[in-house]
Amino acid sequence: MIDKNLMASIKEEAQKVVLNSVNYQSCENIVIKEVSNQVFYKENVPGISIPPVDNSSMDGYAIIANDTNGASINKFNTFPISKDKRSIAKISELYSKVRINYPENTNNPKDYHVNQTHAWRRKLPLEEARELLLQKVITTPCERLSLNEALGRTMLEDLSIQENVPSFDRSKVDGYALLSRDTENISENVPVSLMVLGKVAPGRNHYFQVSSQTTVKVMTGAPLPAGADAVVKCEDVFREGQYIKVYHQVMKGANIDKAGQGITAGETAISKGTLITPPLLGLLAEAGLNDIPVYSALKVAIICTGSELTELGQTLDTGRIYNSNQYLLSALLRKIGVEPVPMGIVPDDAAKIATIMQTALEKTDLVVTTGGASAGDFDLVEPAMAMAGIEGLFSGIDIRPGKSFVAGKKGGKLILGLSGHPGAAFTAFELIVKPVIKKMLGYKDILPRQVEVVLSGDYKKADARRIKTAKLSIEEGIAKASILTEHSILRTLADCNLLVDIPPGSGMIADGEIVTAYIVDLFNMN
Ligand SMILES: Nc1nc2c(c(=O)[nH]1)N[C@H]1C(S)=C(S)[C@@H](COP(=O)(O)OP(=O)(O)OC[C@H]3O[C@@H](n4cnc5c(N)ncnc54)[C@H](O)[C@@H]3O)O[C@H]1N2
Ligand code: MOO
Repeated sequence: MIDKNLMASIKEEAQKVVLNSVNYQSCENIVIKEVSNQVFYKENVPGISIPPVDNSSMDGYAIIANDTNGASINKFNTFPISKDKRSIAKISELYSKVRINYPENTNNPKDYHVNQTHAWRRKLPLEEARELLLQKVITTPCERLSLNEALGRTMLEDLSIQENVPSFDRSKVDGYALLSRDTENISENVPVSLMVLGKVAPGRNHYFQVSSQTTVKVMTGAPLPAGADAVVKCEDVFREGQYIKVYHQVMKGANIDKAGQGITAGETAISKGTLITPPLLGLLAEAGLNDIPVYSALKVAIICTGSELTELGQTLDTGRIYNSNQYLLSALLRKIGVEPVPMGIVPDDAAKIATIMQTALEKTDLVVTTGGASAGDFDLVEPAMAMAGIEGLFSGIDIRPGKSFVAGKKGGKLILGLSGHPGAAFTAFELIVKPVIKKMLGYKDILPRQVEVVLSGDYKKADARRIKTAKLSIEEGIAKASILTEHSILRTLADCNLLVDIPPGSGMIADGEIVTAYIVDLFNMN
């Protein structure tokens, strides 16, 4: 029997929802066998007017909640369903676990789901799915790039440098080069007097030999004169004509950059798989290198599937939405040094999706799709892959959001089908797509950076593994994660710098308990 309280809460949620837009004429019968408390949500994007329909967060059937009064596993209520399943499934839906009695001749575009002709693996644990894909990755070919072009690439091999950097001992300050032992046992009252032999500016090659009781004036960056083993700052001495007085002991090596201090000749300066960052480019230039061997750049195709999608700049018709995933994913790719190749919007049509997948496979190194990865009648990424001759690897992973994830492979290239839901697409991108790309780019560290943090506030576990967007903050030296409330997923993502991994279960995780999380490195680490 369905729990009475559950039923009551479903009804309450249902009353908040506008279901009037559903057309109940010309109907077949469906039978409710089971209901769950899946509810509607509305997504509001600031500054954009939303068409006057509620979005469904599930593939299913829009119904009037009151009609389920008294329904139970053993006592079914029958429901009319419009012949236009598309409008019903896509406009709004309340209960996810409805069983349908399709008449024999129903033209169901998702028949392949019923027949289950393929043997794809379903619902893999996130880690297993990721590992499976990482095993299939082929790293891209290499190239030599000038330092100006190498930012964001990764080193193809260990780079050892044959010269010391710097190649000579040099002064770190403006001052006087001396012999440190001349300054032993001196004090404020008993200074040592040293004769100034001359001065050396940076880049000049004057030859001076410093011996006991003598000194040479040196500027910051100047080569250390022979014999000297320390430099005293000019403001710490008293100059009298050709002599200086030193009042405090100067330790051997003081204020000197030793030859090889940056890079010692023969040392591996940068190891294979290191990301080339601005400071490393500086270091390579300091060592006199013009170009370096790096992994090639990657092109990643983005195919956004969904007949409800509209390009920016076009008018939004009722029930349609702008293709925000395209912009979200392009930016996420650019952020990790990948060239996004937008393939545009493709309607929910398996043949069209298959054709564009084939083009994308020819033009790029990796193909990412969004939408159509779930269980709905118009979720056609799996059949499109089959039509395009793509070998199916698995479909579905054990995290929410992000469970709708379809993976395939053709000709050594991967096709990763993400959910259309921006939050789910983001989560899957961070936890799976990014590591795959990092492996293709030759990165040493490819997995999301895992941390243990203290949870701020209580959190009720759910029956599925949840990946929650959160904000990391340091309070009195303790790393704390506050789970962000999802009133609009893209608004939430804008504040997110952490994904918290909540295992499935029934109890609570209490405020102050330790949770596992992954760092999200957007531009908002503060
Ligand atoms: N009966 C069930 N229905 C659904 C389930 C379920 O378990 N049973 N899971 C829900 C979950 S969770 C998710 S996530 C979605 C995944 O659906 P798909 O991957 O097939 O994606 P779509 O249905 O095409 O789109 C989902 C959602 O996202 C919007 N969307 C799609 N593309 C874009 C885009 N390019 N930019 C912005 N927004 C986009 C789309 O309009 C939908 O609202 O399935 C649930 N259903
Ligand atoms: O939000 Mo859904 O698959 O991505 O759980």
